[in-house]
Amino acid sequence: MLLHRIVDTSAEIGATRSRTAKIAGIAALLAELGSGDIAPVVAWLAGEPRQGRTGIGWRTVQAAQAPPAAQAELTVATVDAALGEVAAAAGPGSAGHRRAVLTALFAAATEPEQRFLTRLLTGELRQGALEGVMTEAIAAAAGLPGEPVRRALMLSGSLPETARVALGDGADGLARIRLAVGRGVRPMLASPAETLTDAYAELGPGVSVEYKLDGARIQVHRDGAAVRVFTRTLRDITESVPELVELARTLPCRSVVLDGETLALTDSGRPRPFQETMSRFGAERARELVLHPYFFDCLHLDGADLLDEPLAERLAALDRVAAAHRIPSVQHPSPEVAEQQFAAALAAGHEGVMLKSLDAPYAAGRRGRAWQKVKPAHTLDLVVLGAEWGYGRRTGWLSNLHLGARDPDGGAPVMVGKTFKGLTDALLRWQTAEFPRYERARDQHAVYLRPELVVEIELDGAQVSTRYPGGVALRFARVLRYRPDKTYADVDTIDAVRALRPG
Ligand SMILES: Nc1ncnc2c1ncn2[C@@H]1O[C@H](COP(=O)(O)OP(=O)(O)OP(=O)(O)O)[C@@H](O)[C@H]1O
Repeated sequence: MLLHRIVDTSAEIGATRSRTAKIAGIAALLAELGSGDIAPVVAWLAGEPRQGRTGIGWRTVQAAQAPPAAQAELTVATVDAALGEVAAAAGPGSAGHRRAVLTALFAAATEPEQRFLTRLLTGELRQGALEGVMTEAIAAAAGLPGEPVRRALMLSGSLPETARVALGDGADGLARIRLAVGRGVRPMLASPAETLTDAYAELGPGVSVEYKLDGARIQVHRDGAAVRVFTRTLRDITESVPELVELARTLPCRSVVLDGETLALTDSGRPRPFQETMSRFGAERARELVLHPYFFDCLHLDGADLLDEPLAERLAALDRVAAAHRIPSVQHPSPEVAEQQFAAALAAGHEGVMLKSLDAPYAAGRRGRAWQKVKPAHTLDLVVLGAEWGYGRRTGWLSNLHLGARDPDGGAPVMVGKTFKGLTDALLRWQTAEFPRYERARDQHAVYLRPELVVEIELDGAQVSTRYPGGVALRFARVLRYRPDKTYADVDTIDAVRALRPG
């Protein structure tokens, strides 16, 4: 298929706010694709080359710009091959080779195609929020219900692969995609509960009430001596966390997949700040902070997949294999015991508690009500849309943040407020140094960013607003911290912000 057909569809889905129209547009395109084109096209529409991030910066893309071609003759296969070559280039002379491949690619592209390729390569097209739409479009194009497609995506972690199998091998092919030890599974997520009483009333006494630790999510896979550790977004961090790898190797089993939280502790056993835990996930970091794992789920043990088993069974498996590393929890508590657990979690410096239905299966990638989180304050994960230059004591620093919520249907982020509260001098310095890397535009007052940086905001609630486009504004928002473990797809939706309005 010709590239221009993809460019047109991408523009169409970007221009409409209607979820149905987006799904129909993508499904029509998918149905027309030859089998070899499916994976690259699905990847591009979701905003990334099939080969993943190519490591190409804005400057390289600018340097490759060439006068546009008059005729749209580029095919999907040619573009995919060129991007593959760019991604694979390594060693001496690779920079020059990449530039040459890219320049030839741009020279063969028409102007709209050049714009599309630029946005694809610089990450500007990345629309994590499109994933739900894309899943439904794959199902529609394959003539299948949404559920098996969604499940295959959660287990494979790959939209292009899911599309290829759904369109090529149908329902049987999708059913063959199973949990694979060594390949990350999308983590199950929680819904916020207003209070402990509400969550307990909804779920009943058949729950596990667990500390909600303020660390970072980990998924540990072990098959014999081979261990892999993944983050919440399924980034492989095995190399950065040797102590977790070692610990996994000592567990009494042949193969296992564990879900949990990891955290560094102070000498007195209290949690260290989240940023310190996250810093250990970087490429090379000082190893003086030792990470401790706290497991709360077991998805596989010695050949048995447990995803569809109730939590009670999965916890029994967890106890067989890693009882010493379980997160503090109580099961079947009375309301009083649940309250005591909440108070104990806060007293120990943790964020709150999770209430989990002991009957529920592991809903990979889903934010359902079977897991509910209870924290003392409201928090939202929002995307930074820009920052204003500070004044007074903050002159010369990028300060007041513009905050956006996610459009659940893949549209542009919706601005819901601004804040500079909670920003320490260290954060101001970091923002000023870092934000230009995400710059989309700037004027006299502010630098505007691509929607990539996720920040966790504490707030008192939301109020009706005529100033902001979503009709809602944050009340007393303050910055808690940046969330480098999250992407735009994890940002709270505009509906979640609206739900915080009184009444
Ligand atoms: N006992 C626990 N069970 C499950 N998750 C836990 C637990 N303790 C801490 N966590 C962390 O809390 C998160 C659960 O909340 P949620 O599913 O809403 O994810 P989140 O969007 O990352 O939330 P948050 O911003 O509150 O960490 C998990 O991703 C995990 O990192």
